[in-house]
Amino acid sequence: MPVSNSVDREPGRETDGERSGDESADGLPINELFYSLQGEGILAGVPSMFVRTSGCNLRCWFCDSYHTSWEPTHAWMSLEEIVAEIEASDADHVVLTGGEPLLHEASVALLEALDDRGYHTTVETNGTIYRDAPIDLVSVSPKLASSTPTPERDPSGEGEWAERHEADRIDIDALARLVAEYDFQLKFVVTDADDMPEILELLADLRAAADVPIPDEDVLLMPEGATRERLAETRSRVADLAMEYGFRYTPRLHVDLWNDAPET
Ligand SMILES: C[S@@+](CC[C@H](N)C(=O)[O-])C[C@H]1O[C@@H](n2cnc3c(N)ncnc32)[C@H](O)[C@@H]1O
Ligand SMILES: Nc1nc2[nH]cc(C(=O)O)c2c(=O)[nH]1
Ligand code: SF4
Ligand SMILES: [Mg+2]
Repeated sequence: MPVSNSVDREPGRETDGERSGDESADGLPINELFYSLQGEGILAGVPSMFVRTSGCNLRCWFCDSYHTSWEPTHAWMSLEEIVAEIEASDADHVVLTGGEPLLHEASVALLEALDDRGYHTTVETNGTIYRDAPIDLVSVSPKLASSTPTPERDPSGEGEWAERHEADRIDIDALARLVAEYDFQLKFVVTDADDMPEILELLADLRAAADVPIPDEDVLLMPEGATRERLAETRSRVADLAMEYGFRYTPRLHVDLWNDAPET
């Protein structure tokens, strides 16, 4: 079973998605901190500590971390406290996620502290923000048009976020820098075949903008679904699309194992 600490879930200072410069340099708003198996991507199955920061600059309608984006809740933890929790675990791998972890300037100092201690670091990011940090694998999940919280899909309002989400979800320069500077995987959330033309177009734009090759094997299709029930609807058609287009398929191992339980 995953273990967790006792981060309290009282709402704290809210992060509304503005890139932060004024936050405490040595602390982060932490939504959850837990030990689990990496559920997604090329390191799926690797025991890892997950550090989930709160606050996001996007609002995907399907976000499986609602309490970091739509309704952010967190406790502020110092970097020392975060590192101590990680060192108390057996993990060699740390996954920094969110919300959008690269919103926070202090994520860089945390990654430096982890690198100094020999941890392998993965950063899960929506790819709209570049930061210079010791990242062993940047796991970039660019957001497609199908993620936009239209009035019909908005989980908490009437589409108030749709315009901002649509304007901010793709930043080719940030994506190009991320893939040029770090070992990367591009992990697209796919619902159905309608997502594929946009993926191909984005890859063409990114290949033109980036200084490095982007092999198809570093492009992963991940089925949209925060629950076992929803994945049962999406996973086989996404697997078929991966075979048809020659991209890699990634499961959502943690959803298979623990459904939508927190801290997994
Ligand atoms: C909660 S996000 C946090 C990191 C960053 N904000 C991002 O979106 O990449 C972590 C991962 O979960 C994926 N994700 C979120 N909700 C999902 C859903 N309902 N189905 C499949 N993947 C989902 C994201 O695309 C991303 O790869
Ligand atoms: N087990 C597990 N693996 C994951 N890989 C990426 C995750 C994320 O939320 O970023 C995640 C997560 O939430 N749980
Ligand atoms: S970018 Fe990531 S954290 Fe933000 S709303 Fe989308 S899935 Fe959730
Ligand atoms: Mg997750």
